[in-house]
Amino acid sequence: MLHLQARMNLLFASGPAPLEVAVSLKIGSLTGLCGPSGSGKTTLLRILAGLTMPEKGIVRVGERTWLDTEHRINLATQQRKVGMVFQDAALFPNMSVRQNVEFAAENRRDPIVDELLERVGLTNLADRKPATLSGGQRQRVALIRALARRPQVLLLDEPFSALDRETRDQLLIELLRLHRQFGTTTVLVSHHQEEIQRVADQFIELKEGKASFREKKSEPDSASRQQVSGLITGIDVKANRVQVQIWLNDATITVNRPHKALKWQVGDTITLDVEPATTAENPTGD
Ligand SMILES: Nc1ncnc2c1ncn2[C@@H]1O[C@H](COP(=O)(O)OP(=O)(O)OP(=O)(O)O)[C@@H](O)[C@H]1O
Repeated sequence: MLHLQARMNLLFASGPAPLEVAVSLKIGSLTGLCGPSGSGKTTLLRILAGLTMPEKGIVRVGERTWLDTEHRINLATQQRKVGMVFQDAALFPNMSVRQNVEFAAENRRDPIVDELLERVGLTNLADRKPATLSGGQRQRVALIRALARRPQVLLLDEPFSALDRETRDQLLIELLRLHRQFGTTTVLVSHHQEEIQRVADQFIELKEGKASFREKKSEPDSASRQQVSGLITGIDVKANRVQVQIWLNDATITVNRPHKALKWQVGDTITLDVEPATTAENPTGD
């Protein structure tokens, strides 16, 4: 488990009040961190990363203690196995995409660099400078740069909020895949509640420094029809098939009979009614 306890006096818009949090997150889980602006979300990530020191606190990841104020333990950020991504990708502008990722890796020849570039489809852009990339491509670089350190904990502070809806959807799917492949314990701050609802296992909700924790609502009864959201990743007009990447479990399904949906395009988000023991039925675009 990742245990986090913190107490720190903050100056909220409404006046001074303590940030008080005590949560335990499963290793390998993805936690959505939500709450209104100024409720303490960034401060909490900074405490986990070792960038802000609480008055009292414990951060324990598995067997390792990163912070224990009572016992005067406080590992520096570089000693914590943590990767961070912010809203602004903050890439080194004078370095290429590859160099940005190499810089974070243990050494330039680390095979993880090529692997990560490949996984997010950036191999062809590896020699480009950040200024020549789109916003979504820059955030992909920031994400794989954070993973190049092989972090145990991945902290994401509204990493996709400046992007358009379609790009956000795609990047959330890529994030979910990378989070699972690398087995990171991930905390994702987002203002887009319905989006993190799709990918998070659990939620921390902050309001003026007070944290409440809730598990994801259980899935609808598997014996009944349920709605799933997905992203169209491929359309084969000749074969009459549409490939849809499903949010909930990162699966890809094939929808036959797409004749009702010729207006669909790759990148569209759709909602499907799915029944047990069938692949997909009654597609309804949204
Ligand atoms: N070191 C500090 N000492 C005292 N108050 C602080 C400190 N750092 C931040 N604050 C205050 O704590 C409150 C929470 O800030 P924080 O940036 O954590 O909120 P947030 O939820 O991330 O906000 P946003 O969604 O707007 O980014 C703010 O009112 C901020 O001014």
